[in-house]
Amino acid sequence: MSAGVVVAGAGQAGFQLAASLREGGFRDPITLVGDEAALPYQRPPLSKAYLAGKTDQEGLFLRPPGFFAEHAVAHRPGLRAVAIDRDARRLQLSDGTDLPYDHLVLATGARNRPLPVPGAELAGVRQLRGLADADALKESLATARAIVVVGAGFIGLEFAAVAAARGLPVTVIEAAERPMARAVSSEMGAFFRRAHAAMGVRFAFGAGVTAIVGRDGRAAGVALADGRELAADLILVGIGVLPNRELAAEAGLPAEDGVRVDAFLATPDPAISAIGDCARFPIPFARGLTPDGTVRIESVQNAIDQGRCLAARLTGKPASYGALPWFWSDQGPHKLQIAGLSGPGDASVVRGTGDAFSVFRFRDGHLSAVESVARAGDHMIARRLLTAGTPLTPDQAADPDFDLKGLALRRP
Ligand SMILES: Cc1cc2nc3c(=O)[nH]c(=O)nc-3n(C[C@H](O)[C@H](O)[C@H](O)COP(=O)(O)OP(=O)(O)OC[C@H]3O[C@@H](n4cnc5c(N)ncnc54)[C@H](O)[C@@H]3O)c2cc1C
Repeated sequence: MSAGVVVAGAGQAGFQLAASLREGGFRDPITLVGDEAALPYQRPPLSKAYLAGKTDQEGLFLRPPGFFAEHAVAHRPGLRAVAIDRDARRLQLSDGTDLPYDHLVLATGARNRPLPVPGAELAGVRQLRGLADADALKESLATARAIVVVGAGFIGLEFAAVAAARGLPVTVIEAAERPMARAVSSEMGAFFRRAHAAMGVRFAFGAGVTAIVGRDGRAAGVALADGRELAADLILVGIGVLPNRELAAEAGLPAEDGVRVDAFLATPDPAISAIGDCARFPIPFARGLTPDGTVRIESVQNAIDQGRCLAARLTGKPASYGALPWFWSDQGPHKLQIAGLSGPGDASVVRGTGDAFSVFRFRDGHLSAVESVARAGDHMIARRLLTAGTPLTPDQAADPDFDLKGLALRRP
């Protein structure tokens, strides 16, 4: 009997691959090995509706429990893949057993970057990646009196909005001079800075954390490089993630800052592929953004589209991966939507005003990305324009009378 497909990591990407394989008529065994206890679930609500108590655990699951037996997908929760024997095509597991595979998919995601300062291990210091983290954070929120968030990225800001909505004092500390500095334009960063201030969130920009101050074995505050000390009994650290690349690296596969795959999501070993947050891959939208045109993308869209793309290859319909990256973040009453991939050097053109506007980003004169708040129409138009590669000039984007929708709907 065929050993089928074994997937290390039962998250968004691994699950999507399994579901799409069955949809595509794949008949061999599929085994999803995941080191978490729960059924495969979606992470975005962990820093939004789930944290705010607006949805329960069941609302997070990607499919109900019956799905797995019905579709002959063997989900093995609570098990870690620990090593790959590439010659024997076997995946070694944390319970001492191993699984044979015809094709192995690495979908191991990413983990939080630790805060490298004294006191980071104290009770009251938390991070957010999985369901267990979210449950612990919820519990801490219930009794917290003063909160410090380290890092003004998406997760830190989403959490800050939820905490501020409960009337808790929240200060966000950020090493850069503005929020989401790596991900969005200075115009969009400025809007969210004002929006959070209106929610009651305070900021310390250009600030470095030197230690978590403890009292009676618990976090009591945060010491900053400029000598200030901020009192806090709950500290959320959100300073980015590291790809879970060790399985691949230890098996001799290239995996510096992500498991290296080609345009078909294949590693140099034809029996091993990688998808989702853990994978570093080439994509046309990254041209001019990184020296070698490869990126690692942490988003639901990327995890789903890569799962689908790989499933198509494994069912005999190979195609290179080229889906347009898009993303969203909910911060208090504001939804940020991003289509495309921008870099810090990209030029900005603003369309719209006040609380409803889009920032069109241009790299080397070409549209690279569009960031929108309360302009869902712009976001959908941007997806069409970027996917089709339709030329748009900065002057056209800046002209409020220019018919963007007409341009997006025009046939090539
Ligand atoms: C709090 C939060 C909010 C987010 N909000 C948004 C959002 O608003 N919009 C958006 O687009 N994206 C958002 N994301 C990002 C999105 O959830 C991820 O990009 C997506 O989950 C990536 O899917 P993945 O399958 O690659 O990784 P994951 O979903 O992380 O799954 C990987 C799984 O593999 C497991 N694993 C790791 N190593 C092993 C091993 N050796 N053996 C077995 N199992 C292993 C991990 O524990 C995990 O369960 C958010 C993420 C978080 C954490």
